Amino acid sequence: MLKAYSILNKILQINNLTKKYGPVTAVKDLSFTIEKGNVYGILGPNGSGKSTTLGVVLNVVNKTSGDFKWFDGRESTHDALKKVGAIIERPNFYPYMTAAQNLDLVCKIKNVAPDKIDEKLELVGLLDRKDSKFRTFSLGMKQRLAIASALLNDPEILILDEPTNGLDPQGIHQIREIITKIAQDGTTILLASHLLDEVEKVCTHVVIIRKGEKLYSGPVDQMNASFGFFELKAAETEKLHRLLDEHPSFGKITQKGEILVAFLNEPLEAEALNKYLFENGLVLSQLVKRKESLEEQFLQLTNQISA
Ligand SMILES: Nc1ncnc2c1ncn2[C@@H]1O[C@H](COP(=O)(O)OP(=O)(O)OP(=O)(O)O)[C@@H](O)[C@H]1O
Repeated sequence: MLKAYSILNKILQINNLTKKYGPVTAVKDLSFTIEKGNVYGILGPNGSGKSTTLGVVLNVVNKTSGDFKWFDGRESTHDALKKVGAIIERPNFYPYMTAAQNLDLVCKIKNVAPDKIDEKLELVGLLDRKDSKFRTFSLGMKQRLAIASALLNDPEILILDEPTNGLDPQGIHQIREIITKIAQDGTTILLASHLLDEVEKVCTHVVIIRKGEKLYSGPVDQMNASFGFFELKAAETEKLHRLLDEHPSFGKITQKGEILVAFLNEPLEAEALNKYLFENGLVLSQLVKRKESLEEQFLQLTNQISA
């Protein structure tokens, strides 16, 4: 029973996917799974292989090796993709047709009933502009219309490549709110972004890639699972170093001038550390407890495999 449930929950599985463009390896041995109901972010700097990964699973880019399976392989990729809504390019509609006319045309092309047009326009905040011509829309409105269009057939999953690229702060905010609303309605979402802040605000899960390789995948809130570090100074630096080495809560210890930076493996309060050092005959002249911001952790992660 449990197994059947977990199979039904698998929307996409990517296994050891590699894509090479001649000498360039855009995606390298990438594996991750997308489960129903979550919002996934593929996060990585420009050129890290995000668009290529989306292109492969949407059958517009040929993979070099590895494989991917939609809906646990219950149907062909061609059929499975009918249940996927995707926007991977700049939205393009007929400029002299209205929003509603453009969506009506999409319904005809996709062979879906046009009865959801108003509902989807409402969802993206464009119902009152349904009779305006596409050419009069701002970039943000065009992007919102593209989202409405991708949702016309109520897909199981919505895929977006850099959904807020080029938008002003208000446009960015609107798109993020819409994505959150769509997710709350139960649609699974996969988006590619180079913005940590975007992934943090919108996603429940993240796959961080750099140069096509996965560096981290898991819940966004666990990305921030670092226990922090202490910056410490004492007259007897060597003794301080030794006592920290002997304490079970510390991992890496580095020295910055006269200050020792000691990274925690587990939670430890400043008071407890101060007491431990004092009881061992060491008096601190400086004690600061800090935690890397998510941004610092992300930068550390993406710099980790340089060159
Ligand atoms: N059609 C192509 N031909 C040759 N190389 C390509 C092609 N498409 C992508 N690449 C290369 O593959 C690598 C990954 O590119 P990709 O566009 O997938 O990254 P990305 O993370 O989506 O970046 P961006 O956000 O800048 O689009 C880059 O080095 C890029 O130059």
